[in-house]
Amino acid sequence: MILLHHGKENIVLLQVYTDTAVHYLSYDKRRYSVEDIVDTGSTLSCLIAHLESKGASSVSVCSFLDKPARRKVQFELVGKGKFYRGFECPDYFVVGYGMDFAELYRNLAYVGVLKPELYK
Ligand SMILES: O=P(O)(O)OC[C@H]1O[C@H](OP(=O)(O)OP(=O)(O)O)[C@H](O)[C@@H]1O
Repeated sequence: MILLHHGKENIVLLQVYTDTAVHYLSYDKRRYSVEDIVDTGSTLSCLIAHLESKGASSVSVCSFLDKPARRKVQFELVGKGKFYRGFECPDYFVVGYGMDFAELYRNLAYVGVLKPELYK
């Protein structure tokens, strides 16, 4: 669970759920998905459908990176949900900051670009 300060004095309690290895925050019936990267969009599309089926009145997404060049599935947010993205990522294989290649490089404290010869 995390505490989020809201306004000057009010504190809103948000619960952190882990559901099929995807993390999201919940407040009332609003859901906030927290992602490291949106790539093809299929993970997010499934998660949004799942949260909507569970009765979410809105689903917002916060992603550190967004790689629109690789999008295959166009996802639709629920209700008044919003899409917050940190940075648009070019079509490179990026690692670090929690993002991995075969479970490697996840712990890098920076975002690195993998040499194509490592995965091609
Ligand atoms: O838009 P998509 O093409 O669905 O890709 C995005 C997903 O891929 C990554 O997870 P991954 O499946 O690599 O697992 P991980 O969280 O264990 O790294 C990332 O964390 C997103 O959840």
